[in-house]
Amino acid sequence: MRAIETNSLTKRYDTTTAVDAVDLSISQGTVYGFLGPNGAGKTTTMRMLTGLTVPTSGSASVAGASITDRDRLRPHIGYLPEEPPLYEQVTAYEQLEYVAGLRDLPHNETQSRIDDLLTRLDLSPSDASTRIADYSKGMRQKVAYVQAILHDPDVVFLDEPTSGLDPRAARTIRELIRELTDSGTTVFLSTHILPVVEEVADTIGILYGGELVAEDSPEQLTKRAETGEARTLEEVFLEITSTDPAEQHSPEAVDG
Ligand SMILES: Nc1ncnc2c1ncn2[C@@H]1O[C@H](COP(=O)(O)OP(=O)(O)OP(=O)(O)O)[C@@H](O)[C@H]1O
Repeated sequence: MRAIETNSLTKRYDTTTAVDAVDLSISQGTVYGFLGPNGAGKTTTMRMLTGLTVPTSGSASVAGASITDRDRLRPHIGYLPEEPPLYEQVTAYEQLEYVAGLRDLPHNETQSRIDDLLTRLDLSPSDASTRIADYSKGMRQKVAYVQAILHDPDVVFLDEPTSGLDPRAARTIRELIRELTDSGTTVFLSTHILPVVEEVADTIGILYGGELVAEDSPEQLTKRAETGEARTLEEVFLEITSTDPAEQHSPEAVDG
């Protein structure tokens, strides 16, 4: 079974085709780095794969569950959206305990998992007992990250997970991503921070105008086809997503 499989996944809004016939086949226990310029369709893809938006056409399964079967899908997935939904009037502990309760997680185990994750992310017990309304952006991001992985999902979708984090916390997130895949979890990671993708991704997919225009390992993607010489991921990204036809790279890496 593939962790994520999509067949011609498409989403249209009136005249905009946000996601255009995307085919993905992602192995379990790997990190898939999902790149693309603003408006490329990354969030729309993630919203479809997490059951939050219904595709216009095409199909997809995540951890063996069809994305249209939300009840089956939900226990298998975690999602850290770009703007995470948190209750302002509760503390981090209360927020996370509430989410654990919704997911029927065993109390004692969950408590120690919450403590462990918050400690690793440098969120002190005193911070975790403070109302989320008084948190900085980075503190919110830490709570939202813990919320996304608390139930040990099979597939985690992370949209800009290091956004607003200080360097130490950002490094911890990268370590946690590796630990997730070591335990068999699949991570679908969307970010504009290319060094993060380059460091953690097993495969990189580049979306442009709703289409998957390149897909390969970081090593292959950055290797110049003709000479084997290495380029930076940034150079490859800019070339593939250039609006100037003279600069544009042909999308030969897809299904290649
Ligand atoms: N609810 C909506 N109604 C109409 N158009 C939408 C809607 N959601 C997204 N779009 C359009 O779909 C396209 C893809 O948007 P999406 O948010 O998926 O891009 P993105 O790759 O996540 O961008 P960013 O990197 O800026 O977050 C854009 O043209 C956007 O305007």
